[in-house]
Amino acid sequence: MISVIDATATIQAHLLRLPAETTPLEAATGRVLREPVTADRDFPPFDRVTMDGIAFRYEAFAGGQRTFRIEGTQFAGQPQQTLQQPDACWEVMTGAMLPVGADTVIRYEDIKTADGQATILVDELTSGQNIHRQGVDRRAGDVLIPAGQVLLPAHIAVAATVGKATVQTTRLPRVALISTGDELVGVSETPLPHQIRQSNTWMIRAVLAGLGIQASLHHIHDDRQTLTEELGRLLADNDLLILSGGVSAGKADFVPDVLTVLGVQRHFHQVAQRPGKPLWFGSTAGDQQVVFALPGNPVSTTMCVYRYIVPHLRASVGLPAAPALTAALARDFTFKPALTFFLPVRLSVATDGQTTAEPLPGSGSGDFANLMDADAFLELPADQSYFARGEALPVWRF
Ligand SMILES: Nc1nc2c(c(=O)[nH]1)N[C@H]1C(S)=C(S)[C@@H](COP(=O)(O)OP(=O)(O)OC[C@H]3O[C@@H](n4cnc5c(N)ncnc54)[C@H](O)[C@@H]3O)O[C@H]1N2
Ligand code: MOO
Ligand SMILES: [Mg+2]
Repeated sequence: MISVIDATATIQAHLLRLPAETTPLEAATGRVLREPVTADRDFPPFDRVTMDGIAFRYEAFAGGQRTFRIEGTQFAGQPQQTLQQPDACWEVMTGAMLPVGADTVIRYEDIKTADGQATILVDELTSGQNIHRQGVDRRAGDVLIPAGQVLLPAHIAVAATVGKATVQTTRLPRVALISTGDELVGVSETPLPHQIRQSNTWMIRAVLAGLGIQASLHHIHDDRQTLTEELGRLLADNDLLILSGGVSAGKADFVPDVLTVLGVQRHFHQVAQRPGKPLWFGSTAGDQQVVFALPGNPVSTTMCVYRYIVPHLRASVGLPAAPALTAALARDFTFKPALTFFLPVRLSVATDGQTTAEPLPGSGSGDFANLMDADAFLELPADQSYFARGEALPVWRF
């Protein structure tokens, strides 16, 4: 049996090997970029007018001129026009190119126009005002988005503006979620008295959906032969298998043996934690496939998913680790066994800004209804039994 800290390190040493793939821009939000995106042109690509009004030479204004003949109108989307006479002006629209020869823009609110002429009504203006100069934001050839960046909406806009209809991103893992157990029936079925509906794989699917990962759902009966065949098939088609159930000491708990027979190397079985002690973790040669076999009790499954699988997936796809958070216990708590204890809690933020955690112990690792009242769990270290009110402890949010 290994510690939670060693289990974490072992898991992080066996990340998934995910290649880059071509991703349409519309599917790239939240994905991790695997190529640098560079500027094909300056940002902005031309001296861009930022106010609807007129463009003229500042020098004319500085010399006392207030009324300018209008030579024409430069709209956005039109090729660049040229100021013909040094004492004239062009009407210009936001987003248009600044006409050649003009260097200053004044908005309509500060002029009046009549008989083909514009008269400036203000006494002060700044040379070059209301122009977004070519290249002030970024230069052609600059790396705009480095490889490794998680693509947020602002990055999507920049990729679009440089003409990247597709980008190279880390491929998302192919994940199979597998419940095992003869007592389990599907969500649409009516269980007999000795049966229950599968719920674990639904929970895991919901967690992975939050990471943008779609997983397939499977169920296998407690039969060594069937397990071997089905798991063999699923291993061939997936990067990650997440099993629930069948990993403890029972006479139908075949999962660890079957995985070993299938060539999945066990990295550990059993972690000094509650719940979730029978957790099993392994991978095939070169980590081509990684397998988590989670204890079937639903609270164990949930804690193991948040504590181990989500960080493993984030690191595998290149997402930054979630920030390490702590919360202060709202009241004293005792847990004696020499195991790390994952305690469901409800968080609240006090007026002083501190996060406090109200323990919701529930009735054990089968009580998944209790988790509906919780929004996180605290990690109580194995080498301590008594935890005082106010003590800050690591917290994992659901
Ligand atoms: N002699 C021992 N017995 C047990 C030990 C032990 O160390 N020695 N460990 C206990 C602990 S801790 C846990 S956790 C469970 C783990 O059991 P398994 O992983 O073998 O899971 P199962 O036996 O298949 O099922 C346990 C429990 O969970 C329910 N379950 C399973 N899958 C699902 C699912 N997809 N959705 C909803 N519920 C599920 C299942 O019906 C059982 O009630 O072992 C203890 N025993
Ligand atoms: O880990 Mo078991 O989950 O303690 O019931
Ligand atoms: Mg069992």
